[in-house]
Amino acid sequence: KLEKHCGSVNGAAAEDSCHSKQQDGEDKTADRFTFSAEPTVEDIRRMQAEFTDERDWNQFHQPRNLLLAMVGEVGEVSELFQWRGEVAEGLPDWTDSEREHLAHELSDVLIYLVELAEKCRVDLPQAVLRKMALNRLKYPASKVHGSAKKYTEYED
Ligand SMILES: Nc1ccn([C@H]2C[C@H](O)[C@@H](COP(=O)(O)OP(=O)(O)OP(=O)(O)O)O2)c(=O)n1
Repeated sequence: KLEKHCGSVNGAAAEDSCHSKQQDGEDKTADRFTFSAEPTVEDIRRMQAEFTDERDWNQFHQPRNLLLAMVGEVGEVSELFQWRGEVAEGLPDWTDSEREHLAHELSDVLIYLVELAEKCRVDLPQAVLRKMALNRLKYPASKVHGSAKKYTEYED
C-alpha cells in the first residue's frame, strides 16, 4: 500500500497540510517535510527488477551501464537548475509542472542508483547506516559545528 503524503501523491502541491506560515511570517515548510514510509528501498529494488524482467532488459543492465544511465539522469536534474541562480529551499518560485519534472528526474536517479547497488551486491540501506556512522566519527558535531570545512582542513 502506498500512502498519500502531505495531501498529494508526490508531496509537491501540499499547501494546506505541509506549507504553513508561522505567525512571524517565516515559512517553516522545510522543518515539517518528511518522506512517505513506502516504498522502501527494497520495494524500489523489487519493482525495478520486475520492470526489467518483464522487458528482458537485464541483459543491458550491467553495473557500468547503470552507472552511466544514473549519471545521465543526474545531468537531467542539473538541467532543471542551470541558469536559475540561487534556488531557495522548497523551490518557492517553481511551477507545479517544474516540480513534477524534478520529481521524475530525481526518481530516475534513485531507480538507477538502487539497481546499481543491487547489481554490485551493496545492501544500500545497511551501507548508508555504516557510512553515516563513519561520517559522525569523522565530523564530530562539537568540533565542526557551523563550519563546512572538509575533514582534511582541520588541524587537530
Ligand atoms: N533501458 C532502460 C530504459 C529506461 N529505464 C527506466 C529507468 C528510468 O527510471 C527511466 C529512464 O527512461 P529514459 O531513458 O527514457 O529517460 P527519461 O525518462 O529521463 O526520458 P528523457 O531522457 O526523454 O527525459 O526508465 C530502464 O530501467 N532501462
